[in-house]
Amino acid sequence: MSTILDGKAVAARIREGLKTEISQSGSEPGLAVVLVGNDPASEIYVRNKGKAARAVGMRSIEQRLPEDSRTEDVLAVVKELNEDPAVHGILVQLPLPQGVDRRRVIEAIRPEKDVDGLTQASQGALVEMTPGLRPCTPAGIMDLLDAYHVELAGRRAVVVGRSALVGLPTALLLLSRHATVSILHSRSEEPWRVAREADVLVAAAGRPRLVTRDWVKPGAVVVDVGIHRTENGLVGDVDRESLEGHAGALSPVPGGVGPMTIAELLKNTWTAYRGLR
Ligand SMILES: Nc1nc(=O)c2c([nH]1)NC[C@@H]1CN(c3ccc(C(=O)N[C@@H](CCC(=O)O)C(=O)O)cc3)C=[N+]21
Repeated sequence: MSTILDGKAVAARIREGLKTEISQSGSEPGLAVVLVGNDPASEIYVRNKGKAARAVGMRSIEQRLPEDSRTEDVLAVVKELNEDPAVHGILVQLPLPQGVDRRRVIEAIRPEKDVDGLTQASQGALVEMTPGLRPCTPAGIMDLLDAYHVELAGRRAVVVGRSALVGLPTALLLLSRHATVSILHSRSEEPWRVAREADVLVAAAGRPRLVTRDWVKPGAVVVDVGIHRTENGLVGDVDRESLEGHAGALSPVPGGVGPMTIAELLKNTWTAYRGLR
């Protein structure tokens, strides 16, 4: 049997801890989520983030803009939130509609409030390993591995996917923990040859069921970051049926990395509130 990396349970523990700390401090950190347009998946995520924030004693501020907003309209909202002392964290939900310049919008967020860890200042801090807010999904992957005491130093980690949002920062965090890290991507030839070397394999390619049994060394720890809606429900980037009993440990979809991402967003907001990083 493969161990299930139960992100839902680990995330619940993190949220419990935050709730206690926040209530004991008598403070009210504020998380602002900016949603531009009406992508139905984004609607659900934004609602869940607001709920999660309130459940730990944070104030949730939701700013909605129409689908046909211009970059300047979104920038104006971000600037207002930058100046608002009740707002400690700002998240601009991605993807943004066509016609809104994502890079300009993200760069407008004050790094001290960049709870998504997506500004160039935050990315630079990650590369330099200086204090800064780390991207939520990569941070969640690390906390999930730590919760199960997965050894990283000296071991071989392989990340499938090189996105600025997930793959690349995850590789950097693994590297900072002294893993030997490889990154696979859409142009990699015979990627399974490299993947099969992994003690820890992170699937963040954005391709349903890409990672099959022949990609995985027996006993390896496999983290599935993918989330795809199909007729048969949610599937990840991992073909979990073929890995069951073969992988040493496996994160489920749903109930794995997704809930960890939200827990890390709350952790980052609490860190931003306290102003120490
Ligand atoms: N600026 C920005 N930051 C993000 O962090 C960000 C974003 N934009 N855009 C979209 C992606 C996606 N994302 C998820 C967060 C939680 C779950 C999650 O909680 N999933 C649950 C429920 C799944 C379900 O039922 O839909 C689970 O996996 O168990 C999933 C996906 C954050 N994202």
